[in-house]
Amino acid sequence: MVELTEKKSKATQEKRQKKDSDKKIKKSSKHDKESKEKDRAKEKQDKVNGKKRKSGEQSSESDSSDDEKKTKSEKRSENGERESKRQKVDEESDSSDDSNTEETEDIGEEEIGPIEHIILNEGEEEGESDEYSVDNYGLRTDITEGLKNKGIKILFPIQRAVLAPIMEGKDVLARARTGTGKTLGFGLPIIQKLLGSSGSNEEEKHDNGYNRGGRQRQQQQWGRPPRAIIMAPTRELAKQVASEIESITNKLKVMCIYGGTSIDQQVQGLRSGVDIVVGTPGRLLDHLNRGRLNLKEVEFMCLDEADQMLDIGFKDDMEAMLKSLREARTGKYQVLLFSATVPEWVHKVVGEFMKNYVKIDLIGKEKLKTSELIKHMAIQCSWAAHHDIVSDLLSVYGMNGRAIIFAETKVEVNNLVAHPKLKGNALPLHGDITQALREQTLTQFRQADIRFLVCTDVAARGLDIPEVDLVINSEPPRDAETYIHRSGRTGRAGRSGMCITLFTPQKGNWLDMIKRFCGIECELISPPQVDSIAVAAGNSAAETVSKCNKQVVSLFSECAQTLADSHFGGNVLSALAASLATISGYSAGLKERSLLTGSDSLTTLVMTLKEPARFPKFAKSVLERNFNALKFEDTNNFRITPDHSTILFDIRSDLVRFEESNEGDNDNENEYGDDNGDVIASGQGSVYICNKLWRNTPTMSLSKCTELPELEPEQNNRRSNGSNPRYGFNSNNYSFRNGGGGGGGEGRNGNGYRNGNGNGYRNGGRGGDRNGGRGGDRNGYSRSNNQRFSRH
Ligand SMILES: Nc1ncnc2c1ncn2[C@@H]1O[C@H](COP(=O)(O)OP(=O)(O)OP(=O)(O)O)[C@@H](O)[C@H]1O
Repeated sequence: MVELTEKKSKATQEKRQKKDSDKKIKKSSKHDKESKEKDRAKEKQDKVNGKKRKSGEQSSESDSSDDEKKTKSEKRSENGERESKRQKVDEESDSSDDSNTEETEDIGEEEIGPIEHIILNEGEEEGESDEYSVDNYGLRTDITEGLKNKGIKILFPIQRAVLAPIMEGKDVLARARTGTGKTLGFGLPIIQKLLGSSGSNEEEKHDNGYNRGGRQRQQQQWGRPPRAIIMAPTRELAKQVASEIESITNKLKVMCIYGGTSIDQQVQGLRSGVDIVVGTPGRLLDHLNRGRLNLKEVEFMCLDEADQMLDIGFKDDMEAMLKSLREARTGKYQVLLFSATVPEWVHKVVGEFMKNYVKIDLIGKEKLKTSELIKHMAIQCSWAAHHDIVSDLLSVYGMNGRAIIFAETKVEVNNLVAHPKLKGNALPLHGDITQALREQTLTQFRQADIRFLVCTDVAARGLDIPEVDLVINSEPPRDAETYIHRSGRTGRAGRSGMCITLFTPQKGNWLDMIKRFCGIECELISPPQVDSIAVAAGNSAAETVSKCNKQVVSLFSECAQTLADSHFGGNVLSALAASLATISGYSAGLKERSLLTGSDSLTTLVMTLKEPARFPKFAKSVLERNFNALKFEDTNNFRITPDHSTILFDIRSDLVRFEESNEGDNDNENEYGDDNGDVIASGQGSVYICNKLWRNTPTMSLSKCTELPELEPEQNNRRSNGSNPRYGFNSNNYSFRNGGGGGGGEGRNGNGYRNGNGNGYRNGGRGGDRNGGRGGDRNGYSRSNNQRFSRH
């Protein structure tokens, strides 16, 4: 029976391997056919590569001494180059595909992939389960049991792709989308190789030599040095990786080492002997420098979030670690680099860490760089309104699940958490928070004791909380890679998710850059409107009410009847609705909100024209002609659709009212809206501005805007606005001008209202003030990583 199972397992394994190699062959033959020219170019390139590889090998041999020779200024200039490259990321994105290929060939490594990507919807999962079953890859049975206990029945594509090369002893650079199981991608082969032996328990019984008995004896040894080092950029991630590995096996001692916790305990742990050390670079180096971390037995050096680990903030630590490893370790070791983002500069620096590595890229030239399971949305709003909009988004979209809100600075995180509607439901996570509190916060969030986590980029990478179904960026992140990681906190392991990014008009180009680089479709939506907020708030209040102890209900019945009789004309339903509104905190009513900027107390109207208008401000002139009582500053933010047939604008909510009748419909083509026209029924309802009825004509109609149509980019509007400085919005009355408030210039300059004069971008530097000295102008974002990490 056992024999049969073994045979079957071997046969399946062989079948799999054959299939995998067939795929490779197919791919390469397809590749060959597709482009003879490319082959010729490749031949040429190979010749060059031959030379390059030679020189690469030479330089690699003298790596450490070369590094020592490098002056600080040289390193800085390298870093500077990298930064300026990032600034040009949108240019790069257009050409990244081609240059990627060049890069691959330049380095001269063996390349696998991109292989097909499998989206795990239920049907597929069942269908694939036999083929990709964890039993089919020669993993030890205790490992496959561990996986099954976790509910993992099949291996994900990245896990299948990296298993063989790592088992064969190769160095690997792997890229796969967020939430696709990279941790077990490197975790499984490490565990398998450290435990030794493969196949069934039966095989293990007979394998009492090196693989089993030898290893196991060694595994128990007191004071044994680690055989695998896994490094991650944050403490939270290090802990998560350690526990993911521990969840698969209890035969290896896994130790997590990071700052902010007692060093003595860690020293004790290292002394007693470990197999796998997972940690953050700073504390690991500390132990290394004090001689407490022995690298002489290390077989695996793995960098999770490799691009961040090789970036300026950590690179020196990585180099120091690798140098120590080279010095301490006489035998062979493998370097494994994993991330969802591997920018081009990474390919240039990995040569220092490993050579002849296998690159496994599950994204490859595919346009979409984020997880496929995320729906991306964006909301344009004023800076002044963005806190309210975040809280309303959480009410409308985040009520049933968990959400992570990313802010750029710690101050901004604290401000958001203090928002009245988030209080009690949200906790902050950033670098100024003590480690103990950080861990407590994450535990509470994982257990759903709190539903919203507001954080800096300290939580952007790696964090795996599958139930998160909404990510909100309170403003667009500084680079596309950060967007990929932030959005990747949702849509994980086959679940779908949503990522909503708020942006002020002057950061629209950042968002465009992100969209281009990540290859995402990003739907522009309007801020949640009063009716949807009310529905969401009502549902949430109803859920609270539904939990009321039924025994107390009768005690309140009389009171409820009295309430209905005395204030709602005996209508119990109205009384109940009023109670829900009160519980939700909306008893005083809900403020109207601009669909264009999210600013309170503004209503967005839409003017539809038969003949296209030249400029959006055409609507303003029409209004001025028809409503003498309307002041210049009462309307604002004129935007036009690409076909110029529709103009949207904001008007003070207290000056406009809507009635259900169609009194305002007028079929007199020659009138814009005086009181002489005949009434026609259009079903649009009537609009009153400054208490005067607007009359629709067959050529022009006005109504309340309920959904944003596609709009011409604001720059065009700005240009047309700018043609007449008079149109600059200059009012003290509303949130536009006062929007930036204590924060500084952004509210005033940022919304584009004064930008008619071209001030918006020129004053970008002032916008920076609100960020607590983040950098003042856009150059503040040409990050030095030291700055970047300290902001966490
Ligand atoms: N084969 C599998 N089947 C089902 N679930 C899996 C499988 N492999 C991993 N998972 C689960 O998928 C989730 C995401 O895995 P993981 O955190 O390793 O993703 P990742 O690719 O490292 O993401 P990120 O790039 O964000 O760090 C985890 O909850 C993990 O337990």
